[in-house]
Amino acid sequence: MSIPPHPPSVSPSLSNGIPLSRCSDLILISDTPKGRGIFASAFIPSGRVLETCPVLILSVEENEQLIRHSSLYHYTYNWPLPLPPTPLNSNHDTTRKPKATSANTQAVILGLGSLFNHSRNHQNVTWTRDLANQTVIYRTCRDVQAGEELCISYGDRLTFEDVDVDGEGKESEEDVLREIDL
Ligand SMILES: C[S@@+](CC[C@H](N)C(=O)[O-])C[C@H]1O[C@@H](n2cnc3c(N)ncnc32)[C@H](O)[C@@H]1O
Repeated sequence: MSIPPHPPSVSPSLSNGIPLSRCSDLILISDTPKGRGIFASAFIPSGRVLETCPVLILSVEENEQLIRHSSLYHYTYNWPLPLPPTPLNSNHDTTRKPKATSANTQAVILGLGSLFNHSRNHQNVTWTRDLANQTVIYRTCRDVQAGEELCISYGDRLTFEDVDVDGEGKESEEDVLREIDL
């Protein structure tokens, strides 16, 4: 049997791949007052990408009928519903961003994105949705020292008692659809 002189050719689909990134200076701490949390194991400068997270977009129906009644409910973000196929937007052009509409569904954030806890006053991480690539990108919004927890802001409508603010601003879980939205 002859050995091929070159490795197998690379799949052409790789050129359409979505670059992923994870900062290596992150550690998971399991027993914080907020449950598990992500902390900096070294100094991380402002603007550093912490992770690019693929998302799992839920249908409105499965969110209402299933996810809303499960633990996953606490790990979802608002996500704009994609436009229904029309002659104008059904050409599968992935470079075109779906337009945000007033209708939202929820998306489960995969990877570390789901593990950033909330801090109202000490937020050091911001995030942006990439609708076309169906990812969320997390970045530091200020310099972070080794040992600091990395936190985003979930906004004002929380479904849990914020351990940082002694219950200030807490609303009933039944009254509020959980909304992580800036
Ligand atoms: C997206 S998860 C974050 C990861 C979570 N700590 C874990 O162990 O999986 C959101 C949950 O974390 C907890 N949490 C996040 N921020 C908090 C805070 N400031 N105070 C109290 N609990 C918080 C709440 O239980 C909330 O429902």
